Amino acid sequence: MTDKKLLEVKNLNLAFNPGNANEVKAIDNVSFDIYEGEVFGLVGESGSGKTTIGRTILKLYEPQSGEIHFEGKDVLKMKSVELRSFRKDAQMIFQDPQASLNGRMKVKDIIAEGIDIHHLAKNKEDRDNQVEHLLELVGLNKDHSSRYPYEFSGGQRQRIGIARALAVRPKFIIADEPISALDVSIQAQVVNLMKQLQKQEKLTYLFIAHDLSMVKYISDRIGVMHWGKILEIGTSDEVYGNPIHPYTKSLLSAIPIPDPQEELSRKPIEYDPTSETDGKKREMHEITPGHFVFSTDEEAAEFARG
Ligand SMILES: Nc1ncnc2c1ncn2[C@@H]1O[C@H](COP(=O)(O)OP(=O)(O)OP(=O)(O)O)[C@@H](O)[C@H]1O
Repeated sequence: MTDKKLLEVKNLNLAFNPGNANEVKAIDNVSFDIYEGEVFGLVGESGSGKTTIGRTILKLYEPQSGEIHFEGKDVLKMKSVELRSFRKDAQMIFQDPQASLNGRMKVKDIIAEGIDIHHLAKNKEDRDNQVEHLLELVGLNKDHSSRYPYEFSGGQRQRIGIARALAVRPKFIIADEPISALDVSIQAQVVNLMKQLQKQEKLTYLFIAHDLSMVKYISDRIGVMHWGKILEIGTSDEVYGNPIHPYTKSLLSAIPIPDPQEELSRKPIEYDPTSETDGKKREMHEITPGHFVFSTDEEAAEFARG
């Protein structure tokens, strides 16, 4: 991880159906940065706004306000050439490899889609070689290239999805719950592969998850989301070892402990969301170096006292 910011998100706001009775504030004044070479984990329960943030960063949704900068460039103002280059540099890996791979295409054509769009192969032979290399990179066999997605297991399909994302040599990958549709037994394999590729290919990740144990393992820093807001940001060790916001504490207390004896004495902490609805002015306060919590001035002083 370097000290160069690859992605900067500032005061981002996005509501679905704005002004209507069914308005949903999916992103509520969210700010965070991701450093080059970093894995930033975004956690929170279903509906907290994680996917919407990912899709907004990739310019698939238009926010009502806020800024997104990638390598210093304003993503929301990008057009034609710049946007094309951004769409190559920033890739997405989806939750459900079954749904995100076109079942009627051969694996080699799925993986090479981006290579074709961005004209990254000199000729057919070069294209085939690149696909073979990518298959090897994700732990699949080059003989797999002429097969169809249905011939693979869930874990293998996700490896194909990873190869497809890597094919255009991106700098940044948004992985949206990449393992939650997989069998528990193979989740760790896919996370290990992603971690290994991140280091080897010098990638930066936004890793979206609700599985807190995996996100801890892969992330350098973590943002905790609830109701469209980021409530806590810190290093993975800090957020897990020293959670400050009551929501984070509650979320962590819900993780089952593998040791049956300890699991018996685990006490889930119930979260009281009043602090999110009392109308008091809150912002991110740095409680200890690099550890930020969404709080009022008074709450921040209280948190700092410990
Ligand atoms: N296209 C849409 N139109 C209207 N509301 C939407 C749309 N997409 C998401 N929402 C709403 O926005 C909120 C945030 O959803 P989002 O999918 O970003 O959450 P999430 O944290 O990624 O959840 P999950 O883990 O279930 O994917 C939810 O209340 C959701 O119902």
